Amino acid sequence: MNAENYFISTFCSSKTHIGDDGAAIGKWIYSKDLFFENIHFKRKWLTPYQIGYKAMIINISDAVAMNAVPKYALLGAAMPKSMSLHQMDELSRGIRTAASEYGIEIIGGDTIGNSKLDLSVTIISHAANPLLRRGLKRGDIIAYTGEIGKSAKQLRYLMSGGSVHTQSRFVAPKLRQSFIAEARPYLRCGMDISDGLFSDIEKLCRANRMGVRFTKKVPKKIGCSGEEYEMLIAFSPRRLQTLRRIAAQNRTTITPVARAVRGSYTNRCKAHHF
Ligand SMILES: Nc1ncnc2c1ncn2[C@@H]1O[C@H](COP(=O)(O)OP(=O)(O)OP(=O)(O)O)[C@@H](O)[C@H]1O
Ligand SMILES: Cc1ncc(C[n+]2csc(CCOP(=O)(O)O)c2C)c(N)n1
Ligand SMILES: [Mg+2]
Repeated sequence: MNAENYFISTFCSSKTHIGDDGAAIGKWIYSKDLFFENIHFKRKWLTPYQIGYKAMIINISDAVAMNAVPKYALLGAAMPKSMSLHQMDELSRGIRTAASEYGIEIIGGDTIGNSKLDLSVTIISHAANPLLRRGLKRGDIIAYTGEIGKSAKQLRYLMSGGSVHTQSRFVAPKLRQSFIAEARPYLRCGMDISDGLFSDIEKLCRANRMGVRFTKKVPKKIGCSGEEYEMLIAFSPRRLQTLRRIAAQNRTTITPVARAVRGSYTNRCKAHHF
């Protein structure tokens, strides 16, 4: 077990709510993600507006991944004392733009001065029919939505001193809210792809105590690309055509990569955090 999973496991008990993209308590889902300077972004890569916007989108992603409608957000902001009021305005505008795109009200938070710009967001969302990580059955198809691999490519450009377009995946991820809402009845389980396709397939496998047999060769550059915020989904093979149609109606695609089998799966990508 890696250090991240070890730490998380210390909070798990027999009746744990931990293990999904968010915790489902009744019809409400609670989720949190951190967006920290020098871990998730460099300040020279993104404008304050883009930092605020992306911090919200990566958080909303966990709600969308559970087929939940985000309603409220609590915002933790640690900001360098050197930030001007104009930069704060821009950071706030990015946060507010993403919040209003998804109908979210910011209901509170906390603000401190710090050496870095770090944001922590709690999203409270509502789910009538949540999509969980558990529910996988033997023989199910495991697939991802859209295209993956771009985020890591754009990160490489940025790391080597280049710049990326304002609409690029790394700057402004696109979520699959309408697809998931329509596809939910045909899905067995799902989650968003934040760590990378292979790493998140491993999380899905662990949640279900199962393994996978790959049916498509996925290059490491694509399979290990993090911060894609596409969806990883699993479904019965007889649902493939229906799901392809729903995907097309929602301007995306589905790429099957594996089948669920007995056993376990461990990915070989470099870990992001520990
Ligand atoms: N510090 C922590 N304390 C308690 N629970 C945690 C902590 N860190 C993570 N978790 C929980 O562990 C589970 C697995 O987390 P995981 O990182 O896979 O979720 P995620 O938020 O979707 O991932 P990502 O950080 O890549 O977006 C989730 O239910 C999450 O809420
Ligand atoms: C400065 C800098 N260095 C590295 C990366 C790459 N990166 C950081 S965290 C992560 C996985 C998802 O994070 P989380 O587990 O928090 O969802 C990835 C791919 C970056 N974005 N910025
Ligand atoms: Mg997630």
